[in-house]
Amino acid sequence: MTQAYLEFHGVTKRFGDLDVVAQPFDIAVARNEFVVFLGPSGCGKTTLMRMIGGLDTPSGGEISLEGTPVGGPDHRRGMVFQSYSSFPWLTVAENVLFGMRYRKDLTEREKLARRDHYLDLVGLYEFSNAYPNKVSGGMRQRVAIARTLAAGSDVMLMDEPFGALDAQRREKLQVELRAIQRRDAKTIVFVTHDVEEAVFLADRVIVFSKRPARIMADIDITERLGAERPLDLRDTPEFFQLRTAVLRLLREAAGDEAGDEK
Ligand SMILES: Nc1ncnc2c1ncn2[C@@H]1O[C@H](COP(=O)(O)OP(=O)(O)OP(=O)(O)O)[C@@H](O)[C@H]1O
Repeated sequence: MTQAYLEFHGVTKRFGDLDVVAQPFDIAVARNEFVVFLGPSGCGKTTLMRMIGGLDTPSGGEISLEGTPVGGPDHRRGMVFQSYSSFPWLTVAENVLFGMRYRKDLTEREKLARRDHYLDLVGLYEFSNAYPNKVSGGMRQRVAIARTLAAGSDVMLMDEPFGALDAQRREKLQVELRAIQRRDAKTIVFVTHDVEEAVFLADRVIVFSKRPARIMADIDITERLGAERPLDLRDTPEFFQLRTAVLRLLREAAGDEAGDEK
């Protein structure tokens, strides 16, 4: 067993008298692991992500990174959230460049090359000089993705980052994200409602019940599918079987309210 890198120790969360988690959470994420959180709408996934990112605090217990409790947001943790807003006073290209301000290991020239590479990857290169509030919501989301990937933080927290993308772009970014995670040894925690996306990307899928959340299942995907994820993996019987099994678990997790999963 690899040593834990990102850890939840007995974490609980309440908003007033609303319990987000049913029992204290203990979750250990290894360095370089790609973990996907799946669960019914409103079960608390975004709240868990915000707590990892230091944007919210647990009511009890502790979240730690490399043995140090998580404080406020810091550049070791890059974040893409559903409601992510870019800096409106910076152009699309400047937003991506801004994400690399802590990368002292890169020259200016390397930063510019990374900026252009990731803008191209998300299909925004030609909008480099546009201001974020002049482009669509889906495009703003892509600015956030490009910025986070270019920044290359050790830990990436991604809350439905591909939700507003068309199917083709989404597929391309899934393949790229998995490749980046493998090549650059990133630790990624990712939330999605899309079971196929979860199984394709994850080393491990954690399925939560509806709120108050319990951990319903913790599935080792890499053990079953291997670590390499070429696009045609989706056409294999192994992938199909696993996807079906996870979908069933998610339906179970949602109980009677199984209306929102895909
Ligand atoms: N700041 C807050 N104050 C009070 N209640 C909150 C707050 N933030 C979240 N909640 C509640 O906590 C619960 C969990 O919300 P959260 O957004 O974490 O769920 P989620 O699993 O991410 O949902 P979705 O899949 O729809 O994005 C919900 O019932 C929500 O209304």
